[in-house]
Amino acid sequence: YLASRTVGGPVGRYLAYLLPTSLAVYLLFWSWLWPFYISPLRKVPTVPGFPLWGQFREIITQEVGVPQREWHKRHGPIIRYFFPLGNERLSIAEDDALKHMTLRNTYNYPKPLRAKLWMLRILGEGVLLAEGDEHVRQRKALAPAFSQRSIKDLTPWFWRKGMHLANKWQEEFSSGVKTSSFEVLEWLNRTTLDIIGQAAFGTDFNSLDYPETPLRQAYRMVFAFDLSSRILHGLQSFIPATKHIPSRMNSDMQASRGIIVDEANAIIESKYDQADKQSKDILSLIIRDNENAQSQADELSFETLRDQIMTFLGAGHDTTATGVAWTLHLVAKHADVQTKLREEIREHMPQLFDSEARRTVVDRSNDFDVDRLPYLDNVCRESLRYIPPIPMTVREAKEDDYLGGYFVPKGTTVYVLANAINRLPQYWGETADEFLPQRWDNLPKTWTSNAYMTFLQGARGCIGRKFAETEMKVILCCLLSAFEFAPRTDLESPEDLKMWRLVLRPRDGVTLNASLLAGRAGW
Ligand code: HEM
Repeated sequence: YLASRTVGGPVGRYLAYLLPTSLAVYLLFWSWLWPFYISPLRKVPTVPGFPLWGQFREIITQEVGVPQREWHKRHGPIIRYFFPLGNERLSIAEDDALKHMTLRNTYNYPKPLRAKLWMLRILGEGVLLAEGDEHVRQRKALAPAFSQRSIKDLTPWFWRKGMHLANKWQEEFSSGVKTSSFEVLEWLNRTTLDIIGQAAFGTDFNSLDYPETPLRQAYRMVFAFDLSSRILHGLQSFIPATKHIPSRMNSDMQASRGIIVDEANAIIESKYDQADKQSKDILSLIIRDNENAQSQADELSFETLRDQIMTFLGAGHDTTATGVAWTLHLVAKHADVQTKLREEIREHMPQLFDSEARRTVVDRSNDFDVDRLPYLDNVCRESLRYIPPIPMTVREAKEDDYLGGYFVPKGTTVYVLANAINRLPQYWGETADEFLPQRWDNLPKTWTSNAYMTFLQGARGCIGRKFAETEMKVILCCLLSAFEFAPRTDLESPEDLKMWRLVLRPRDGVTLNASLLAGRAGW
């Protein structure tokens, strides 16, 4: 109609037929012919639906990974589904295919550019976003700093900051108050920010004492959840130019990046100038390694070091804080687990429960080994399985390949969804959807290490895994030896308010009632 009115004459009439016909052919091709008769992926078990709009509505309206969890149960461990206009997506949960992606052919599956662009601004181009040979080189240079030995040396910082948090909460009870309510996630974010500052860079951000410190403000802005931020973030994955739209979210991101970059620059400059070469923090180790590098190719440049700091700041504090917050929520909900865990802590570290001895714990932290507490290990692993802080990762095939016997052409978008895989009955049995720490003592025969994707696996798996596991355990020991936690039954459960922005966190945080353990009031 428009064509015939605006152009007029026979050309207009011709266009009036041509345009709708082309549109109909285009839609028919992408929503029916291509996906069902031509696509090389057509043999992959496919979620029923119409590819023109695909399963997009389920994906954006439900918790990340949950629709795919249900589809895997119904259609098998490798599935195809659609984003609008017939855009194909694969989700992989099959053991051998996961091994192939994470171990045998890792570098054929880089992160897609659209996923990287968002992260680059805040996380820098460090080891998380490097690909191929550059990734191999960076990972090799960083590995010694994350060894068991190095983490042991850093553990006193975990105790120091964990105890500081417990003491700050303790202050709330000074005037005879028996029970206090805490939004624990924000407190934990500050604790883990301070830990990464000290353990990784030898720098005290001191956000526990100064909540408004600019660095913490920067991360608060980055992870804002208001509707317009969420829409703009979503848009930027597909249309990067939207980052220039004048909006509060874009200016907040710009300001946050400025603060994070300035902080990272200041840290490196002070470290390079420092005469003390004995520091055991991660950055000092890397700088010393750099100075001893055999060749220039093995050295990390100033820019790479700065981006590495941005990566560790971003990847290394929010994730662990969210993991501890979910664990506190789960033990508050399962009082039997909380009691059993506290008793184990008491048995191995009675000093934590004694007012006098507790004061000296930080100085004697080498005497404590949290890895000797098997139930604590079970609780942490189960919590991280049940609610993985990083619920998914996305990749794009660089070259043609095969996954689980299916041909996967170059350019295919492939998801590994921890929040789906971690709860599949094919690996975990019928209790996959229950929080059961004891399952780790008796895993079913169907279990494989790839059934636990919380830290991913292989060469791209989390380099900070041991760091995070130890940090979580120490913080839990500090808190559970001082407080008893109970859910706030007057508030909506945080599990019903999960939101995803890189990390799967509760929209309103985790608010819990905390009571001082009997006999604690005299501290
Ligand atoms: C509970 C806490 C944590 C969880 C659940 C977690 C999870 C993950 C996951 C799933 C990945 C892979 C992401 C991807 O490739 O898409 C990853 C990578 C990474 N994580 Fe963690 N992480 C945690 C804590 C930490 C900590 C404390 C640090 C640093 C001190 C850290 C540093 C990194 C780095 C540098 C990478 C990139 C590794 C690479 O690509 O070679 N993470 N993490």
